[in-house]
Amino acid sequence: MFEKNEILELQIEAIGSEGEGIAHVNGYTLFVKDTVPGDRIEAKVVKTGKNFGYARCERIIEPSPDRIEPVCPISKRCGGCQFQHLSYEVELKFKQEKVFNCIKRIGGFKDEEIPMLPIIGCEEIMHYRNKAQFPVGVDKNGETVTGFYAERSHEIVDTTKCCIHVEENELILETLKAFMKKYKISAYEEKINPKTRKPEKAKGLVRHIMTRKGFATGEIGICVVINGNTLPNAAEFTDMMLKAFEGRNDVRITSICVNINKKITNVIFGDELKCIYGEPYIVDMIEDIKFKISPFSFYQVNPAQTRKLYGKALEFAGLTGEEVVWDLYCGIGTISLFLAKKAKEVYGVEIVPAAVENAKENAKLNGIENAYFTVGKAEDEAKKLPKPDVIVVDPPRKGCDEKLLETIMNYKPERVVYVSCDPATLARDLKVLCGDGGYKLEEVQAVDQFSRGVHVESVCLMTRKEK
Ligand SMILES: C[S@@+](CC[C@H](N)C(=O)[O-])C[C@H]1O[C@@H](n2cnc3c(N)ncnc32)[C@H](O)[C@@H]1O
Repeated sequence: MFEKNEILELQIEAIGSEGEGIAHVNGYTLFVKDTVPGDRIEAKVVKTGKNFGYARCERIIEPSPDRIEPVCPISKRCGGCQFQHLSYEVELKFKQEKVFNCIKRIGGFKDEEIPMLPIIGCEEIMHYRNKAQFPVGVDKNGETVTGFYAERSHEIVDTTKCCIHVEENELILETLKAFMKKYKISAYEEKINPKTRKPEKAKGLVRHIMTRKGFATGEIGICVVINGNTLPNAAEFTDMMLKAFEGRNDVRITSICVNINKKITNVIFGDELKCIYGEPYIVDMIEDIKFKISPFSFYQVNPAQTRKLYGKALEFAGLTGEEVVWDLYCGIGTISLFLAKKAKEVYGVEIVPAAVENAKENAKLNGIENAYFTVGKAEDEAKKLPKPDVIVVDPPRKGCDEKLLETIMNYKPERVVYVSCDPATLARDLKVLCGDGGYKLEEVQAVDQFSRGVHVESVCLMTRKEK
C-alpha cells in the first residue's frame, strides 16, 4: 500500500470508465487523470483505498504516441472534456470497447452474443455542441465570472471560450458580463456545505445562462436563470444581445427567456419561464423535419451525429407503414416524427410538459397526423397505449424503469429499439429483456455524440426469439 504524497513512476496501461488513465503497481490499481495509455509518468499519490487509489500526474517522463496537445488551454481545470490530450482514434476505440464491455460484464452476454457494428465517429470534433449551460458567479475579487464548473466542484473556471461549443457563445457571455457590469446586476453566490457538498446559502441574481443554436436554421435562443422574480433592465439586455449579433446573416437571436429559480439547489432550472424577446422556443431542422424547441426541452446536442443516430434507430425499427410504434421518452418528438413517416401510428410519451407541447406543435408544423403524444412517466403511461409492433425507448442516463421493462415484456412487440446515453444502464436493461424477456440482441451501434468527452451514445436492436 502507498502513502499519501508518495512519488511513483507509473506506466499508464488503460483508460478507466471516467476517462482517467489506469496504472498497476504490484497488483494495486491507481487512477491518474489527464493521462493516456502508453504514457510513462511521475505521479503523486493523492488518495488510497483498499482496492484502488488516485494519483496526480506530476511529470510526463515519456509521452504515449497517442498523446496530443490539448486545443483547450483550460482543459485540465475544466470538468467538461476528458479526452483533450488523447488522439480521436483512441477515443473512439475506447468508446467502442466501453459499450462492448458494459454489455459483456453488466449484461452478462458472451463475446459472440454482442453483434457490434463499428462506432460511428464525428467528422467534426470541435464546435459541435448546440447547447450550453454556463454557471454565473463571483470570483475572489468580486468580479462576475462565467464558464464551467471545475471537475467535481462548484468552483467556476472563468472563460468565455470553449472549443466544443458554438463560437457564438463567446459573444453571448461577453455581452452578458458587459450588461451585468453596466447595470450593476449581481451574480449568484452560493455557500457549499463542506460535508454534504450541497449548496446551503445563496445570494445574488444571475445564476446561469443557457444557449441553444439551431445548426440548420441559425436561430439562437438564450435563457437567463435568475434567483429573483425579474431581470432588471431586461429591455436593455435584449438590445445589447441583438446589437451584438447585428449584421450577421448566418445566425440570429430569435428567443430570449428568463427562468426563475429561487431554490437553493444544484438543479439549474426553476419551473417558471418568461419570454422577454421573440418566441419561447427556437426552431431547428433535422433532415426535412422542423422542430420547435423550448429551453426546458431535451434536444440532442450534436446535430451532425443526431442524423446518423436517428437514421440507425429508424433502420432498426424496420417499418413498412403498417406498424403501431411507441416512442418512449420522446422529448419534443424528434424520433417519433421520423418514425411516423414510415409507420401506421406513433405514440410518444414524455415527462416534461413543455417538450410534449413542442412535440404536438412539431407534428402539426410538419403536417404529420399519425403521431400522438402524452405527458407522463413512460412506466405509467405506456400500458395505456394501443398494442405496439415496435417499441423505441430513449431514456435518460438512469435507463428504463423496471415497470416499463415489464410492460415491454408483457406486450411482446416484434422489435425493441433501445437508444441509450449510458452503456451501463443499457447493459442492465438488455440483461432483463434478453434474459427472461425473450429477446435476442441483433445489432449494437455506438455513435459518438460527445467527442472529447467520456460519454457515448448507442442504439441497439432486439427482436423476439419466438415469433
Ligand atoms: C435522452 S432524452 C431523449 C429525448 C428524445 N428521444 C430525443 O432524441 O430528443 C430522454 C427524455 O426522457 C425524458 N424523461 C425522463 N424520465 C422520464 C420518464 N420517467 N418518463 C418519460 N420521459 C422521461 C426526459 O425529459 C428527456 O426528454
